[in-house]
Amino acid sequence: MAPRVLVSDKLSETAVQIFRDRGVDVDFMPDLGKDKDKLLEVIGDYDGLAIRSATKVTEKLINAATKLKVIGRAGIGVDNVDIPAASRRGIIVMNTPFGNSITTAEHAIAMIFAVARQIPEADNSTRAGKWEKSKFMGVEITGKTLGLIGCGNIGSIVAARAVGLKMHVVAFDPFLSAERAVELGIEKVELDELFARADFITLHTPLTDKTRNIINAEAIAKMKDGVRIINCARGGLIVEEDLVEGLRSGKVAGAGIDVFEVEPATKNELFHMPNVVCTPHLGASTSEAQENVALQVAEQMSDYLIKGAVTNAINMPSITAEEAPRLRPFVKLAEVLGAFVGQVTESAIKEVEILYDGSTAEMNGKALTSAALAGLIRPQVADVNMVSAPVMVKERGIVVSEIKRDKTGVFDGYIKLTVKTANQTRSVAGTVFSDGKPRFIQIKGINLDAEIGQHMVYTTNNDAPGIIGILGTTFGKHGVNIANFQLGRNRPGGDAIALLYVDERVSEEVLDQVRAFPEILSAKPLVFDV
Ligand SMILES: NC(=O)c1ccc[n+]([C@@H]2O[C@H](COP(=O)([O-])OP(=O)(O)OC[C@H]3O[C@@H](n4cnc5c(N)ncnc54)[C@H](O)[C@@H]3O)[C@@H](O)[C@H]2O)c1
Ligand SMILES: O=C(O)[C@H](O)COP(=O)(O)O
Repeated sequence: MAPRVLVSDKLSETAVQIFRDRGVDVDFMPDLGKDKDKLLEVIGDYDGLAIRSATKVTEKLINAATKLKVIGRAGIGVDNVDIPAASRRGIIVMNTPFGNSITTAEHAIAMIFAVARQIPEADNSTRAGKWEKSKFMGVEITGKTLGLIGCGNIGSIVAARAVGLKMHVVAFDPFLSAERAVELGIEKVELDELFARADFITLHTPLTDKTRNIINAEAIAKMKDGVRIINCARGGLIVEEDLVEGLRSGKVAGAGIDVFEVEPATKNELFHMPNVVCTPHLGASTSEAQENVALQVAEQMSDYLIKGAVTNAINMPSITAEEAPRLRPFVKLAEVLGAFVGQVTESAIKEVEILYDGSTAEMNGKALTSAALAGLIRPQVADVNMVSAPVMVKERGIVVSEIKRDKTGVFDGYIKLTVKTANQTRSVAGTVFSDGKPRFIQIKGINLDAEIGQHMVYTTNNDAPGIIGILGTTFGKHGVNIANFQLGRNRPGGDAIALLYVDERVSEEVLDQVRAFPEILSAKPLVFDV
């Protein structure tokens, strides 16, 4: 059956056509996002949800979305999505990080001009027949210093445009490298220096615990008299009442505000201040940007729902459409290795180490690790997947490490999973043969070559004669058909293991009969999703 996607915000209808062309059923209800109750009623029917900023994807909505696999944000900010809740439920959240960057940067530049020349107020006054030529004395921006707070995708486009307008640009961004600053022709500075030097300040950071209220009374006090402040990033970066106070005192000469603490902003003190230009979160609102983000989000969501490719996910490593088919058998292998250890381990896991040898070291390690972790904790948390597994493992305080190395053995590449609990260390290794099927190649350091089936039985035993007989006769007596039987030992007379691929799950009664033999140390039924 074709996957079903709901579009609950005002996306360009380009998205609808793309979903249909890709074989995805789509319901286009651009106003549904604002009707929380109705959305809650229908969300359970959908595999995908495509949104902008109006739909609030709360934990309650996510809990009702029993089939949901992907949330696609046609735009950048995902602060309207409860990402931890989505991750816990294994739902991928993806955005379109570049589709509206130019448009938003242009809005910030437009705001700089509008504030520098008081264009909206002058427009109003002229239309009112006042001809107040002397009232609207502006400032040039040429030669002025622009302070950028946040110099990522949008900030750097603003920087390039501002340099072209002959402004001097200084930027505060802890993640901006010195080389990138040189490349952009701007100066990297600390925040206080930016406050002290900038004639115009423009914000381009996400809203985080560190950036919330970054422009408050204390920050404004450090700024130049007559500073002009632009915010086309997120409401909450500026303490609005402190800005109002700064404007009232004349410390701040003007502001251009596209985003507000409370949106939709229908009442706000800033609306009553002179030389404040306000727009209703229009940063991304151009036909070009909306076409870009709609097209991109529909392609990304369809690629995921149809082919398993992951692009621009916030909570999952990317997997390109090209690598998805090659990676798939190794994802399965990683999951099966995790599932083996998860099923035989009974005490709390403390550490997980994943070794990627040879060709597997060149693959998408993040995706493989997520798959191994999903397999590992599935025996405890049934509906975990590659999205939720890393979150759950972290929540449980399990330390995960990855090692990558060149080919060392006879296999082109293999994956080895080692898990430590308080009492013991367990390891299992596997590879994928040219038939695309995963194989166990080592368990507890004992080499073997075992095909993996849905139902298996794993025994540990003393290396003694008669084990094949014990298992074969007991299972035969109860009509359990053995498809494949693998034995291994560390040395003659030492530790030995047996791995049997059987046609159906072996009951505990039958396994108890096996366990009753003194040579058998343990016998476990295993289930694999292969
Ligand atoms: N008004 C709109 O309609 C509109 C449109 C698009 C994007 N946005 C918003 O614009 C903002 C920037 O988007 P982007 O695409 O450039 O994001 P980005 O992730 O490319 O860049 C953000 C930059 O902020 C920096 N940063 C993070 N914490 C910081 C801190 N404490 N101090 C200084 N810098 C910090 C990061 O290092 C990064 O370089 C986001 O909040 C986004 O939601 C708004
Ligand atoms: O983060 C974004 O992409 C912008 O804030 C745009 O939001 P919108 O899609 O609701 O206009």
